[in-house]
Amino acid sequence: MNVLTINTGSSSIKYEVLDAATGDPVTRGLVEDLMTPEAFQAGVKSLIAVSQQHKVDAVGHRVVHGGNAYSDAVRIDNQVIDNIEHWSALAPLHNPRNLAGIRALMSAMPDIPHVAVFDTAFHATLPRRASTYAIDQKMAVKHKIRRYGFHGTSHQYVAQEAAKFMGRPLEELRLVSLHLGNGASACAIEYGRSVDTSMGMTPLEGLVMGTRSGDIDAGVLLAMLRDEFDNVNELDDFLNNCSGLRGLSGLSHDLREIEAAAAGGEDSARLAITVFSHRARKYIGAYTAAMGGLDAVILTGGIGENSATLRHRILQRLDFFGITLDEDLNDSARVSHENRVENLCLGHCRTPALVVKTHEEGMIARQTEALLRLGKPAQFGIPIAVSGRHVHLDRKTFARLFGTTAEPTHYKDLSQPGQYACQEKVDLVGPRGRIDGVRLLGPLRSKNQVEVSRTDEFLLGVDAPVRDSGRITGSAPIRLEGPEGAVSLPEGLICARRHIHMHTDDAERFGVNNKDEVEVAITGGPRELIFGDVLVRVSPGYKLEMHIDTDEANAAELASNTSGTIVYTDVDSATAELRVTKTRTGNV
Ligand SMILES: Nc1ncnc2c1ncn2[C@@H]1O[C@H](COP(=O)(O)OP(=O)(O)O)[C@@H](O)[C@H]1O
Ligand SMILES: CC(=O)OP(=O)(O)O
Ligand SMILES: [Mg+2]
Repeated sequence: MNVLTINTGSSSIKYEVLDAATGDPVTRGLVEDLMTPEAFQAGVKSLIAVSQQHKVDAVGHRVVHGGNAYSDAVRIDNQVIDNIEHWSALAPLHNPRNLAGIRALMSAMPDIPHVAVFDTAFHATLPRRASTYAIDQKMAVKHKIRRYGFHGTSHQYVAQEAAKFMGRPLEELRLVSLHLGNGASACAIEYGRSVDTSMGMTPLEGLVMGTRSGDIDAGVLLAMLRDEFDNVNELDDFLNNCSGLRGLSGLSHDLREIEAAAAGGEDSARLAITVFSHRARKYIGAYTAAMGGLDAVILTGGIGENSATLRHRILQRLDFFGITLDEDLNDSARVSHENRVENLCLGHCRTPALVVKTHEEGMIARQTEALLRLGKPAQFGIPIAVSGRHVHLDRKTFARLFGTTAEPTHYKDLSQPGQYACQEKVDLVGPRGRIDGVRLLGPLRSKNQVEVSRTDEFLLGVDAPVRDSGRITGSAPIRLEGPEGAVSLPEGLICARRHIHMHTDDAERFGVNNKDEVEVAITGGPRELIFGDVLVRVSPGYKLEMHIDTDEANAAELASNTSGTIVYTDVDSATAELRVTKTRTGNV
């Protein structure tokens, strides 16, 4: 499949046609210096011309702000377009251009699929301490004010390349990645996950950029609104278009011109360079402290990849972090599509500083192809289903509890295909107490199985083992009472082991097998938690879903459910992510 990818940044359009199966480029190009609307329109036109010269099966579009609507790649339809538009005010240099590109290419190529890949997706794993601003949280919720983070596709790609270069698993590394282009951001990547990043609710926060201020005292904005500007649009233009390298130098947003002016003795150009580098250095220190260590620093983006002067200013005198910059290696480093990584430190250096040529286009093509092939995004969270206490019965026991002519009555479908909750309920009676009104799940099975939580066991006065569904030999006894009779089961009471139902396609995407044990991290919610010992159950008849009981859900503050029915909760504020870190039990 040939995928055309379009990466519209704030100063350029980078495009490629790639064979997604091999990753080989068919063609690639760069349209630079697109700061004016006219130049941008001309850029889009030239892109359409390129697309007509090659066989293109799908288009992958970079979209900068996905807000909280999308944390994964998505096929573009009218609703997606509306959402991208909705977030445009928060990414004014990007989303409107991303949309213009989408509209132009969709009308030029209406018969092939178009996919959006969001800069925000990789940062969906930010812990709350990093994503939360210190303001009234009611206000934060009302206005969706939080750190979203951007350049995620680039940070993720360069982290993967750095790990490959170092010959170490990404899951063992603490990395600081500096994407220094016309937009610039830092990212703390701890064991493969983004745990902090310098861009915030918008791509305006953090490092000094071509035309954006980055970090600034919010009090300055208040003062300027009071004393200088008549309305918020003027302030918006000032911070997004007239600040950063352009504002500092008074010359240009383009580092090449600033470096030339600084070499010619221009003081404002020198100031722009020192403020830029000082800010970037500070973030290396901050993120090293936040992660409690550092295994490598990565520089990427137009500036990181090309400017030895800025790299020197950012990385010099960091020996106390184990980074000893080798000036010759720094001066001679050249990265390209053929030679993607260069080490700026000598081999024995404890913490390498790596220049990595970013490849957002390749990542976008991969995610586009995966979405279209598998029908779902390549990276995604796992929906969590919270199971309340319930019973499964065999036909004989059902007849004794509900009468010989009774049949289970359908109440509502459950999410696993073919499974349903019934109208019928039974009472559980233990040596210490009883729990009334526990729902029957259908269809009837060959064995009785009663699933309760640890809290329920205390109530009943029983000690049930944690078991996989179906393994009831030697489990605890329990008495069941129904409207037509009672049955004392000698065994069948279990505390269900947490597990994930996966369709075979999901297992392929996650790289796991039936009966593997994995960890699932629940992040982004009010009580983050990692569940270990999670059993993977794979079948073509399953739908992706993790099942936990009410005690476990409460521990992670997911949903409160004590009603005795099954409640299925799609985690929204929290995101569940699979971490395949446990020893595999193998496919037995
Ligand atoms: N050889 C070079 N030396 C110094 N800076 C460079 C060089 N090549 C590109 N740059 C800088 O890289 C920046 C653009 O980065 P890039 O990642 O292409 O931007 P975008 O954010 O539009 O994707 C500009 O500031 C440009 O001056
Ligand atoms: C998010 C952002 O600033 O992107 P770019 O650097 O491509 O302008
Ligand atoms: Mg860019």
